[in-house]
Amino acid sequence: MQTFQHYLQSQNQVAPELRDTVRSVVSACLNISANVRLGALAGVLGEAGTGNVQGEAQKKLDVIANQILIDELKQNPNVAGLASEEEDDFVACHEQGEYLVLFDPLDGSSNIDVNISIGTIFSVLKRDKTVSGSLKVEDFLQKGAQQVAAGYVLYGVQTVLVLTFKHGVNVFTLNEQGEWLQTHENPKIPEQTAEFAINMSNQRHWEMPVQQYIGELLAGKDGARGKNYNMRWVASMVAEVHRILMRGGVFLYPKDNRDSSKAGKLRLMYEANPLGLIVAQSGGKITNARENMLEIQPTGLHQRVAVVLGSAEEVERVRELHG
Ligand SMILES: O=P(O)(O)OC[C@H]1O[C@](O)(COP(=O)(O)O)[C@@H](O)[C@@H]1O
Ligand SMILES: [Mg+2]
Ligand SMILES: [Mg+2]
Repeated sequence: MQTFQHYLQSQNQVAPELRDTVRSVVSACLNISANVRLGALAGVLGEAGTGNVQGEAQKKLDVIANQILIDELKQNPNVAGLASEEEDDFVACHEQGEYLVLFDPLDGSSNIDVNISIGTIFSVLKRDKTVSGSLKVEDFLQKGAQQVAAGYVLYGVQTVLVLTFKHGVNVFTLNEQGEWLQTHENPKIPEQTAEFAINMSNQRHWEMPVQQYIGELLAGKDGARGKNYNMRWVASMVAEVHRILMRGGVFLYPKDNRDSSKAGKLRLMYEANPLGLIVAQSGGKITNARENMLEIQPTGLHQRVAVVLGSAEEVERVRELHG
């Protein structure tokens, strides 16, 4: 089996500086993984007692993972700047650096203390060198389609690294020696599925098209779709995406009418775009229910979006119902 190190070395079509940037992200994730594994033994569980820019309570591991990534990336001269779900503003790093790294240091925070899969999600953008001057937030506001690399590390039953340089998707599994070995090459999300993921407790808040869609699935064999569907909800988007990558499915976190100022719960730059690139590179689809997610022009670092992703046939049906 090929190691991640060998895989990176063999990617001649990818700029060495980009490969080195991704190497730093993965190295930080190995360190995060060591903390995740030890949990209570390392005293890393529980609340941090602080909140992030989006008003969410931070767990100790949210803060630790964020700091590990920042410390590692700041050492890499190829990194011009970074942005994190847990930081109010972007952090400028090296003036000569060519790459911008955006991340959700720990996705699935509500699962940290109960030993359910969580992950780190990352996105890499190329800095537009034609724009002179110091780093600005606008440098980060690029469409998902402009990402040059994206991926995640899932701290699950196995620890896996899933990565794309936009030439398909590769999956590496962490062994006992701390090495990543390639275990899947170009997994493909099946076009059809009979499995959906949505937080059903929000049903009363959904808009009509989502009510109708989930109604069709719940009607099973007797309804418009003519087949029975099963449901899963891990509450870690990264774990849901990995399940969908491995066996298909559809995931929704729709806009709802709890807070009309929010377009959704999930973050475009740290969650939807990087996971969207993985999904698109493996034959699946991702939308905010109306537009292709990867074609949305971002307007803010912490922008939220509705998310529908996974097996093409289901994502298309949701889009159709939204008119
Ligand atoms: O608690 P809910 O409403 O089911 O939301 C779960 C969703 O929130 C998230 O945990 C948000 O991510 P963070 O944990 O990074 O804030 C997603 O991973 C997940 O899909
Ligand atoms: Mg998250
Ligand atoms: Mg998070």
